[in-house]
Amino acid sequence: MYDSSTQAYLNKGNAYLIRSVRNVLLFYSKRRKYILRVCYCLIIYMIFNNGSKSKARPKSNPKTFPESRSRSLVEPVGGGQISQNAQEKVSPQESPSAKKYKPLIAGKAILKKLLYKFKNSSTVALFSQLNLRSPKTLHSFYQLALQVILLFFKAFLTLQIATLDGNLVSSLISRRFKKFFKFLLLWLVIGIPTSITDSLLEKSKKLLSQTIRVNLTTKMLDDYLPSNGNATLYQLLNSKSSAITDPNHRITSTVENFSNSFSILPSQLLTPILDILIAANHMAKSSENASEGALLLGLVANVSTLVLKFFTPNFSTMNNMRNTLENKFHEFHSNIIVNNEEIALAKGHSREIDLLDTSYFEFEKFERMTLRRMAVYNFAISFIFKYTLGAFGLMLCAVPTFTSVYFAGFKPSEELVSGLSSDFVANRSLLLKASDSLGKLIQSKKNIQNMTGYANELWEFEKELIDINESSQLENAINTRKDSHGNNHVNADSQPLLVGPNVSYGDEISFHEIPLVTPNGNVLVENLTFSIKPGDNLLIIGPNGCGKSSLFRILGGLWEVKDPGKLVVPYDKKDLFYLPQRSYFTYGTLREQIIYPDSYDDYRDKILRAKQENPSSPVHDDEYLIELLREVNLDYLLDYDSDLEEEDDIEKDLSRASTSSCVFMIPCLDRVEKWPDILSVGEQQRLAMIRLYYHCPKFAVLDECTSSISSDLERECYRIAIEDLKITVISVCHRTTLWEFHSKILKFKRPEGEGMATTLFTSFDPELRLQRHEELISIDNSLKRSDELTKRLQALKKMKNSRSGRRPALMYIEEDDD
Ligand SMILES: Nc1ncnc2c1ncn2[C@@H]1O[C@H](COP(=O)(O)OP(=O)(O)OP(=O)(O)O)[C@@H](O)[C@H]1O
Repeated sequence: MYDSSTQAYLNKGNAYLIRSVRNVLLFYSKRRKYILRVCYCLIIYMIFNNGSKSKARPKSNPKTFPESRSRSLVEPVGGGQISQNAQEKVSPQESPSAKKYKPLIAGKAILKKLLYKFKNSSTVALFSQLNLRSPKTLHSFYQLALQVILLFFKAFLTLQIATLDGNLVSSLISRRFKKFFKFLLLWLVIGIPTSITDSLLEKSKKLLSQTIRVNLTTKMLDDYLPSNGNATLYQLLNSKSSAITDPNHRITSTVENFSNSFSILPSQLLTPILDILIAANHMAKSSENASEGALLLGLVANVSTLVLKFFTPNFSTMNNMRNTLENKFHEFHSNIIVNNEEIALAKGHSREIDLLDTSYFEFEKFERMTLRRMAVYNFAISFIFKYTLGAFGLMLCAVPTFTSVYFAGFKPSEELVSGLSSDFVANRSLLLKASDSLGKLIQSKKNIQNMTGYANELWEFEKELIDINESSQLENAINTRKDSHGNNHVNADSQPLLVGPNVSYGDEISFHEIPLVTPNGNVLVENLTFSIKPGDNLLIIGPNGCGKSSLFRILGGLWEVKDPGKLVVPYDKKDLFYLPQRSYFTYGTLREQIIYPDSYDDYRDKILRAKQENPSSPVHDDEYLIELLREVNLDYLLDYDSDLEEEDDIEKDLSRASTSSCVFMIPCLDRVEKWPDILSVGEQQRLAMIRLYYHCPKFAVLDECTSSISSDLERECYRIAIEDLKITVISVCHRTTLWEFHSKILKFKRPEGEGMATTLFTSFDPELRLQRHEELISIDNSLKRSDELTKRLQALKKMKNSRSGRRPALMYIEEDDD
């Protein structure tokens, strides 16, 4: 058929093929154990990888995906080079040795890429923020290590129990009762460490979750409300670029979910892997070719996971969607709780219930859809892994039994039967466990996706906090070096009021060409210039929305001082106090409301220090607070029903307090209430004024903070602050009765309609201004009256002309009657 040269070529080819196959078989038989193990691992990896639809993504703001954002914090460790290497293609001119090692280089690149991805994952970035040497973090590592050890021990015990199961059945079949009871006793004994391991595992999971949660929460709270007084939270919520609208949810629920997901991860991954490897290994030992059978089972399982993919929902998207809907529902509820009085007075219940119903309906609809999808998914998981693969596994276990019986000529000895049944039972229980574990392994992917989603959310939040705090600290470092004269100004006892490249310190408040710009970029005032020294009380007036309060936002460090502006402020943050129209009160004692933001310990330390420094001078203690309450007619808030029944007792107590060298706390200031709920707006404003008196700063910003106090008391409040306590005030107030306290004025003027406002800063003579003001009002009234009179005159003239036939006198009488 072929010519001789073709025949020779074919023979040579066949020989080469046969030699190759023989070499491969030889190699396989020599390294069978290792090859099989590698194949098992590959199959487990493939099965695990097939179990999901897509990768987890961050919930919001795709630009904040940690892979790009975490670079500044987590060192890439030559990341740029690594990714370059990973994508590098081997050039066609490469050397033969390079060609030989091509798969090795490619594998190395993939490994490096995976390592890089791992290093830059949000979970690692999140953990890198924790102090690794702190006892709390070390405790987490110990818990993790303990869990891994326990998991290995549990796997060992599982194997022992399966073998024992087989032995029990075999001794039963061969009717060896002594052996049976011995195995039964062993079974009971082995139950003790197994139960202890199970309970320890559960405990270590919970402890791990708890320690991670405590670590993360502490770190986030420290960044959220930093002790240096930076307005991080305000900047976070008001920044245009920030995607964080739900910090409360992230600090509470997301941290908890992340901790729970992370703590169960070792057992979710390790248990099924160990179960599968143990089953395969045991089968390989019990029968010659069972290992290849187990490999075949793995391949079948791999195909099954591909089928399962069809039924698998996208867990990360589902999770993100659930969070969004849940947040929306929470937000509506919080809003109603905060504004409950306004809603009740406006009878807005039906409108609110509409909003709540809609958001809850959306959430409920989504939950129902999730339940449907999960039901299908759970059915697929259970049927494919537990039953289909279970049946396949049983078949595999049965093969050695049938073949052995066949080779024994269908007359197996009792010993053979008991041995076969022992192996069958052990293999069967291990295989059933392994096929169940395969399902769990697939499901663990869901947990990993959820965990990655939570980690992304948390890292996005943490990164935002770090960015804000870092920029503030940077400015802090620049600014504490110089004051307005260029001298160093660092005071260990006090914290700076403000920091920034355009801020310097002095004994005044001075704005120099500062533009007022909202975080949205709207320019309210192009340049604002004014300066006040102690004693120059400044009155600020202007139409609504022109930027009066925005000026205070700059002064409070909430908005930055834009170029080319220069701001001079007192260095110490205690030198400026801000009182808004509605002050902040919390649940707590009356004393705590007055001394806020000082804590009880700060208050006590201040008194002790003052008494030590100058024992004869009066101190700002409870006695002083009660006196202040009396000054603004709020002493009825004192709790006379506490330990001291009568007012006389309080007097006695006060005298004791003044002579005592120790800090004496008067119980009537210990009244605990929900103060914002029980105080009227006017009462709140009076209490806030007491807060100002207690802190007694050099400068105070009073932003319509007395608008609800009666006129007489309002004047008294101002008098105490300015005349008695010598506080320099910058006030926004609309009542002319307060003008007398001011010596400077800053007037905001805005052209008709929208547009930027201009400002005028001058000295202020309240008497002259009031005189002019009254004159202006009277002229205005006269002008209005004159307009009315002119109109009336015209009307009368008109009537006179139309009724010209009548007698004049009568006409006017008729007109009056009309
Ligand atoms: N956080 C913010 N983000 C964006 N714009 C803001 C912010 N705060 C205030 N604004 C805007 O800045 C403008 C000035 O507000 P501001 O509170 O300074 O007015 P105001 O002069 O104090 O008014 P009023 O007399 O009514 O208190 C307003 O148009 C307001 O909408």
